[in-house]
Amino acid sequence: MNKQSGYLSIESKNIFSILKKWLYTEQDIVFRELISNASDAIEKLVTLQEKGEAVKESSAARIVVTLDTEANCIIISDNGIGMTEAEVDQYINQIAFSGAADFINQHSQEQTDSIIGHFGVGFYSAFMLADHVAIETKSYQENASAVRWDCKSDMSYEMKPGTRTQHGTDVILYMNDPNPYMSKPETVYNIIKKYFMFLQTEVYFEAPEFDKVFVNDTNPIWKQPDSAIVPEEMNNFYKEFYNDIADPLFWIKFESIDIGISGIIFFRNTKNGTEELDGSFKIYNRGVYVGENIKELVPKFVNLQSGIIDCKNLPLVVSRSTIREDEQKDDMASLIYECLSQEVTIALNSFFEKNRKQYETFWPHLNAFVKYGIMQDKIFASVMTRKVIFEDIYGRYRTIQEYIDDETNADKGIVYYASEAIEQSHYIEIFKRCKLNALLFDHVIDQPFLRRQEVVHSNIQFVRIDSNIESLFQGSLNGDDAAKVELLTQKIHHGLGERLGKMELKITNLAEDSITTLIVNDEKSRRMADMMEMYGLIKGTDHSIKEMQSKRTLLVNLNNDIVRFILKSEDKSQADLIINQLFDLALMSQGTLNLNDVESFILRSETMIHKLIRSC
Ligand SMILES: Nc1ncnc2c1ncn2[C@@H]1O[C@H](COP(=O)(O)OP(=O)(O)OP(=O)(O)O)[C@@H](O)[C@H]1O
Repeated sequence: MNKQSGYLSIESKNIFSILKKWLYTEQDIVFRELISNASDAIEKLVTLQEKGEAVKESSAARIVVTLDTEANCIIISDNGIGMTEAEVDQYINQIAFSGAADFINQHSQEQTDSIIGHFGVGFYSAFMLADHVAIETKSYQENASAVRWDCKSDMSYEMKPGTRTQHGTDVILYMNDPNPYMSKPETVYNIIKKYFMFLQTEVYFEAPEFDKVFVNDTNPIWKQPDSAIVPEEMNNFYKEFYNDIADPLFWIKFESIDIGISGIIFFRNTKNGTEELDGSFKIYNRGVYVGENIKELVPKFVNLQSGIIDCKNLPLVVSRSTIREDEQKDDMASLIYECLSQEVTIALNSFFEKNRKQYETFWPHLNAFVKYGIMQDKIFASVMTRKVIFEDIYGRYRTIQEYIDDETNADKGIVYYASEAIEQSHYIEIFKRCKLNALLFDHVIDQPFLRRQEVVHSNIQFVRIDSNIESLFQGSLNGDDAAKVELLTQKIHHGLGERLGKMELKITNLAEDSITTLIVNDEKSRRMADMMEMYGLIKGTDHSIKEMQSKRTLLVNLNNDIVRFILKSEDKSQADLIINQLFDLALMSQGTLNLNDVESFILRSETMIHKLIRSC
């Protein structure tokens, strides 16, 4: 070949200085672009070999990245398709250059931050690192001659016979200035590993302290058929890849040939408090890393888990500017998005249907995820809303429907729930005594979730275990109770005086005689008061304001021995003492005894103990 030289273009003389400016924002691009080109070159050769248009070889396809500190250069070498002289001229002098120039012209007005990392700048990204770039290449074609191409940052290039004896390409980046990469091989190794960990072609890294290191996993475990997977190996892969100390609960492998996507979703064990933290979804394009947690691709709720997505039809670089919300309906990103929703929906649904026991075992880890998913995602909600389970007060799991169908449930239209197992333990205890059931809605997500459930189950009322419950105990009065009620009302008003406040007094015969008194909230006004507390309008410890906001009833059981004793007692001060004590206990069991009343409660309790001692 004749030596050929020239200048690339005058119009785009800024190209190198602009590329160099980006060096400081996104250095990894060079490796991503050049190794991707090397990988493409290998794939092209394999395709030709498969078609019988190129000779098959026994030697493995490979990419080698060498850090030559002595010569102060980085070499990216492949044994792929290579280029003829004409191809170098066409693909590098014309196409690659014009691609980069177009890119610069189009985007030089934009903020560099918003564009860098969003588009591939191709071969010419090499000039982000080097002032002098060379190509040594030899085409796979029979009798092709090796070519060497050199280009300096003044845009002058030269083409002459090259030195390669085997087909393939070396791209050589000569650094002028001391480059931080040259003194830190570890950094380069980590970049290559990050971007090409799952590339199908073998990638090696060679540097002074490294020897030759095999960088990637060409047959990753998550791509293997189910029958070949050893669970322990998968667990180890997960823990290492995501830096988690716990094994995943389970995983879903998925593949859609139509979309050209495959991947895996790991359901996380949340015992380390990771429940509300996003997981990590790494996105690859044919094994080349594209990005992480890209919100246009991964539904928000799915992103609470971790996973890997490999899509062969995805642009190498995905960004907000390439995926616009309004285009989502039919673009690649929305297909991937829906595919992930569907995979998770199908997996959890069949888990519920086919392995309920295991589903229940995992539920503490899935609880927030499933509820959040239902609130976020229509596909998921349409299937999973009826598969949400709640622990009941007996420690069993129930769906809302199962709870309603339950024989022991007195009122079919009401779901009773406890929002704080400890604070409402007295009510839970009473429910148990009465052989009634309630569900535990004690997770932070349960309150917003409950509001959604009320919309879905419009025929069902959700009532907290300490609210509107008197009907559950089937309270009723007989004809001869009227006098007793009147007397007791007088005694209670006398005993409590202003303490009763706005609280309504209701005296009745409850079927369960062990109950003395109970404070029952009005569900609606209680919710309002809770909401005010949530928005900081009421302080959590200030019960008096909360009491004023919520309508409450003091329920007194005429059927109870202590209450009957009060009724009969001639000793007014004794009756007052017992009434106040019972009232305090009722407030306490609801967690609303004011701090100012604690002292009198203690004194009263001590007086009662003294009386007891004296009577012994
Ligand atoms: N290692 C290589 N082996 C063979 N051909 C190569 C190699 N590197 C680049 N080329 C050729 O040069 C062309 C231009 O490369 P460049 O990286 O600029 O763009 P691209 O790879 O086509 O697109 P993009 O980088 O935007 O994905 C390639 O299409 C390819 O034909």
